[in-house]
Order: sequence, then structure tokens, then C-alpha cells
Amino acid sequence: MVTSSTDRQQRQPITIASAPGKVLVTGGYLVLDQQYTGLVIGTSARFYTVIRTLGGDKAQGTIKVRSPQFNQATWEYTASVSQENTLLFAPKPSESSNKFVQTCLRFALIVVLQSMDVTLFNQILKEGLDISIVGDNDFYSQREELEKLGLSIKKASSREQLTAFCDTHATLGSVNKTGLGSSAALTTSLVAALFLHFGVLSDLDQEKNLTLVHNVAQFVHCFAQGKVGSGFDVSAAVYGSHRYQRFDPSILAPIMDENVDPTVLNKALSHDNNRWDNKVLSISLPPRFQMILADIDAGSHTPTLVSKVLKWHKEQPEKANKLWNELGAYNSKVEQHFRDLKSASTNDESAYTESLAELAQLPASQWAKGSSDNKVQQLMVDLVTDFTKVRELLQQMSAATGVPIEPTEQTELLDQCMAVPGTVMAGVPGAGGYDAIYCIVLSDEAKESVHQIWEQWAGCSVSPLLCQADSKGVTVVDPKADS
Ligand SMILES: Nc1ncnc2c1ncn2[C@@H]1O[C@H](COP(=O)(O)OP(=O)(O)O)[C@@H](O)[C@H]1O
Ligand SMILES: C[C@@](O)(CCOP(=O)(O)OP(=O)(O)O)CC(=O)O
Repeated sequence: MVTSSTDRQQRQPITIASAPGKVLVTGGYLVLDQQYTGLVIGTSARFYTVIRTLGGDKAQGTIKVRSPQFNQATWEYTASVSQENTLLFAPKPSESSNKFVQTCLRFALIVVLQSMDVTLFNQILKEGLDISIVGDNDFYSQREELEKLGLSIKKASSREQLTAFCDTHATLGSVNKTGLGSSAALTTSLVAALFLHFGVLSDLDQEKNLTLVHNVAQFVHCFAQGKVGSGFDVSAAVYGSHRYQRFDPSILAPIMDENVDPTVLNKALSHDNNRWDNKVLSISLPPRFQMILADIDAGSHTPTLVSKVLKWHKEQPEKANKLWNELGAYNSKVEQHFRDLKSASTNDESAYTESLAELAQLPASQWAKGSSDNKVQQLMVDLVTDFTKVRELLQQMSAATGVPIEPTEQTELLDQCMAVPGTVMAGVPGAGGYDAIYCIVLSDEAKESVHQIWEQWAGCSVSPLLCQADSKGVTVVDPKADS
């Protein structure tokens, strides 16, 4: 029988889901505790998972996954349904393994199978799945490719010359990452793509669908990394920019088991399990604020920083709680200033734009509160004052814990960035250390001047990324749309 092309299209759909990276602007460490919140900004750098039907003689029950940007990055798995209607899943022997991909496939497919007709599930598996995963160039340092092309890693223009999703010349184990949260964006895009491909979800617009993707991705990510973390990175990959308040870790603790019962897993991760108490309050940078990021050569091991800080917190609870509360209060002030600035721009856009254009001419240290009727100027001064306090408290935290959260070298660099006319904020994201810095500026001129400081910085090697702030969370990508 000849299959018509319409038939083929119906049986060979292409599903693409995409999820963003993140920058935790405030709330590092505190966000591990449900009492505090973190301000996480999504990035225009994103991960994409593409699922096609594998087809061919050997397709039956085969799931082939490729990450074309890496060496040794093809993995194969077999999946089928047992007589008792449970998922049988195993990796095929290969030169490498991928914990995040494997965990994602195993558990997402268990939940998918629980949620759909088993005959249809089998039909889709019968033809096999061909999965490709790519992440924007900014997720990785790209030092090798830039060097190969004879381009300076310190120049902002260099990355513009890379082809999209270029070869990293590395394995996933050896690649240098930039801290945008590759595993969370990968997990979220893969979970979403699987649910869409099997037809369990028809879109990613409804709140309940996002909740399901969040719960499953959060579980998979925790399982693959072997611990229940704060989860702000998965939350950003699902919801984009927001104020994050973590979930109670005891929701996941009982199901962190390789042999978890599928019904129990499905129930725990369901969109209507109201034990999930994470809070997502949408936020974005105020209008005309531009975020720029740089990768720092040195790098820090986040789990080591976190365990040292938590150890100190346990040993010195009184001092730690005092510091945490003070820092939490200033983090909240920064968030409130963002919201007030957004309202000010909505109320009177031209006054807002005019005030910001004037401020962009001067370094923030010279911004004066101005006349009492210039609300925008007052808010901007308050924002800079309160953010300066956030940095001071992080420096105190560094001194008290002995953990270089804002290391002295970074302090010097950030202070120079703050001295540029039009810079509003310059800080270390997330856990801090020697991984990355971000700046928020008001003009292209300020951006250019900050890039020059980075390029000429004699301390560590500072490599500017291309991505910007982008509040969008996980999305379905139309395969027919131009990229
Ligand atoms: N492009 C990719 N394709 C497949 N897996 C990826 C990709 N990028 C990252 N990963 C997965 O994420 C892991 C990295 O996770 P982790 O070290 O926690 O980094 P991050 O802090 O960026 O999330 C990799 O070992 C791999 O399992
Ligand atoms: C300390 C933290 O609160 C924030 C760490 O944020 P980063 O953005 O530095 O994270 P990585 O991408 O894992 O390096 C730990 C946490 O909340 O998980």
C-alpha cells in the first residue's frame, strides 16, 4: 500500500519545544529556603528539543537522541510496554551516557503512559523516536571555536560570527558552561516536547499544562542531579522571568526512588496535586533596562559554594538568620522598585523615557533624588541605593562564610562597571563566585562602555555573551516558521 503524503505527515509529525536559560539577579542561597524569594530573569538564549518519527526496519521501540554540538553525544534507548501495562525502558550500550536525558525519558514516559491510551502509546513507540537537542551558543564558553576562527573571546562582536548551535569541540562532560542553566533548559524542553508529541498536552498556554511540565521537569532535574535543590532554574525554564518562591522539598523526597510506583509518581506530579506550593509571580525588567552578561574564565563549583554556605548557616544560626533577613528585605525592595518603575512607565511613558534618558548621561553615584515630583528619578536612586546594599550584604556573607560569593576581584570589576554613565546594576548572579557577571544598563552607549571595560580587564578573562533578558518561558515552536 502506498502511503499518501498527507498520511505520512499525520504519522510523522515534528514536535519542537523550547525553554530559556536564566539569571538569578537576587536571592542566591536565600531561595533555598521557602521563607525567601529570588528574582530570576529569563534569557533569549534557549534550548530546543526536536522530536521526529524514527521510521525504518529497526525503529520499533527505539529512541535515538542526538546533541550535534558535542562529541560522543548520541544515545539510544529501548522502550516498550509490558503485559501489566508498565513501561520497560533501558539504555543501549554506548560510548557515553547522559543522566539528564535518560532520567527525563524514563520518568516522562512513565507519566505519559499513565495519561493516555496504551494502544496509541504503543503505536507511537512502534515507529521509534528521533530526538535532537540543541542549546544556543551562549550556554557554552565557545573558547575553542572562537580560537579556531581567530576571534578574541573578549570581544562582544566575536560571538556574532559563530554559526547557530556551533560545534563545541568538546564532550558534554568536558565543555565549559556559562551558568545559564543548560540542564534545566534541556530537561524542560525535552519534557514539554515528549508530552506534546504523544498528545498528552495540546499546547503550552494553559496554566494546568505548564504546571504539569513544571512538576515533571522539577522532579526529573532533582532526580538526575541526585538532590532536591531550590528549583529556580527549572521554574525559569518553564515560566520565564518571575519572582520565585520554592516548593516544599518533602513533595519530592518520597518519590526520589528509581523504582517508584508509576501511579504514585503520576499522582505526585499531577497538575492538581495541591501539595505543590511553589509561587510564581511574574516580573520583567522595567522598560528600557538592558541586561548584559559575561562569562568569567575562572569558574566556581556551585555545589561546593552552597555546601560551605549552608554549613556556616547551620553553625551560626543567629548571625546567619540576621544576615538572611536583612538581605531578603533588600532583595524585596529591589523587586518592588522594578514593579514601581514599570507602573511609572505605564502611567506616563514620555516622562519615564525622558527621566531615564537624562540619568543615562551620568554615573549612578551622581544621580540625585531630584525634585519631589520626579517620581522616576527618585525610584531610580532608591533602586541603586538598595541594590548597593544587596552587594554589601553579599560581601559580608562572603567574609563571614569564607566563600567567595562576590570575590574581591569581582568587586573591583563590578565597581568599574557601576562607574559607567547609564549603568543601574552590576552584580554576580546566582551563587556568585568566579562564574559570571551581569550588568543592567540604560543605553547602547553604556553597553558599549561596559563591553570596553570587560575587554580591557587585566584580571580574569571576561567574555561577553550575546543574549538578553527575555521573559518568555517554555514554548511550542512551529516547525514551519522561519528560524
Ligand atoms: N546540549 C545538550 N544535550 C544533551 N544534554 C545536555 C546538553 N547540555 C547539557 N546537558 C545535560 O546537562 C548536564 C549539565 O548539567 P550541569 O552540570 O548541572 O550544568 P548546568 O549548571 O548548566 O545545568 C550535562 O551533563 C548533560 O547531561
Ligand atoms: C546558590 C543557589 O541559590 C543559586 C545557584 O544559582 P546559579 O545560577 O549560580 O546556579 P548553577 O547554574 O547551578 O551554577 C542554589 C540554588 O538555588 O539551587
